[in-house]
Amino acid sequence: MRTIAELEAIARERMEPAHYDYYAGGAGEEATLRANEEEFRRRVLVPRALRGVGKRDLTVEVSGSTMSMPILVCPTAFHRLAHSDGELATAQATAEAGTVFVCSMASTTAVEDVAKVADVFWFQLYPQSDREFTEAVISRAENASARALVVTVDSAVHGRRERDHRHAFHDLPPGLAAENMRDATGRVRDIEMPADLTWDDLAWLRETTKMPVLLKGVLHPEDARRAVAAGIDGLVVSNHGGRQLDGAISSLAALPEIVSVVDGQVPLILDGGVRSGADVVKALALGADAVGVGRPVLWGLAAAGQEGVAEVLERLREETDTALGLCGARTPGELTADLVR
Ligand SMILES: Cc1cc2nc3c(=O)[nH]c(=O)nc-3n(C[C@H](O)[C@H](O)[C@H](O)COP(=O)(O)O)c2cc1C
Ligand SMILES: CCCCC(=O)C(=O)O
Repeated sequence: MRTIAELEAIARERMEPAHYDYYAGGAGEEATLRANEEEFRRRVLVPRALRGVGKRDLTVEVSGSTMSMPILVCPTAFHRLAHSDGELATAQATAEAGTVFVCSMASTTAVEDVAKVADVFWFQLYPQSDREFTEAVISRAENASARALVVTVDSAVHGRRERDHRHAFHDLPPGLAAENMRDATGRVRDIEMPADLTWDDLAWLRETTKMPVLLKGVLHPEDARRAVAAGIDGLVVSNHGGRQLDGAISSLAALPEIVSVVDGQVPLILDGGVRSGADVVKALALGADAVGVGRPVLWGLAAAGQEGVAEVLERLREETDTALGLCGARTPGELTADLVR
């Protein structure tokens, strides 16, 4: 089984440089991109011994979806830039791993097609200024049996990504499109970054769907408090993989304060910089219910299609199982904050 770093090296060889850089890169000087991984290195585990960990059970349930391990696949755009099988390969490998695939609004495969191969999947939304269109997209996801709606709130404007400017990467190659952005006439709309969105719009969003609604991209504890008060069903503590506000706090550093204000009222997912089972265990010990992985899955996809995604997810599962056992825990729920310094 190859390491994530090995798969990334293969992906880099195989991909167009502009596409590799779109995946790998972040905003500005990429300080936040680096900080996400660095914060995991800065924190260390202080394991417990003699706990009789037996056979571990990694299963968790988050927002009504059962996952065979506390790791889900983050929404990431344009999988057909990585591999011709695109989101179908990612969704199928994720379903076979028994966990949740979050389908991006900017997916190059229609949500209805993802639904054919994904058992349990969620849908990520950038609310558009045209409410009717936004409602139509939500209905498509709901009718395709998405189990939750993940509303991304860290993207009022587009982060400035120097690598994309350098390559003048602004458009998908011919033949690829954001398939969830087709309107009734079949025309593909551009995705707007929702600059005018406010808390008032959330009440409306909440009413447009029966799916649980999670907010993705929350970093400030006051926003977490407000989201819970607004009846939001879950939060993703995330800085969008360092692609939006460069200089933002790393997601792991942001987690403890959010855990403290949320106080178990809604589930918390953390994404950004998770690259190993020890990272998963650190995030869970500090209070996340599950983590999301973005780029590692894209490297697996680009390197080896569905098989590559499966390899990444199985490696993370094995490593998480090992780290959990070595910390003296049998289940994710047994991990506590005192294990991390
Ligand atoms: C290439 C790429 C595309 C992304 N596209 C989306 C997207 O369409 N919607 C979204 O909410 N987040 C998007 N993200 C952010 C991820 O959901 C996630 O927050 C981030 O990748 C986690 O960090 P990691 O890559 O270090 O695991 C994207 C990230 C990458 C790397
Ligand atoms: C317009 C698609 C946005 C995809 C995205 O969120 C990202 O590249 O980080």
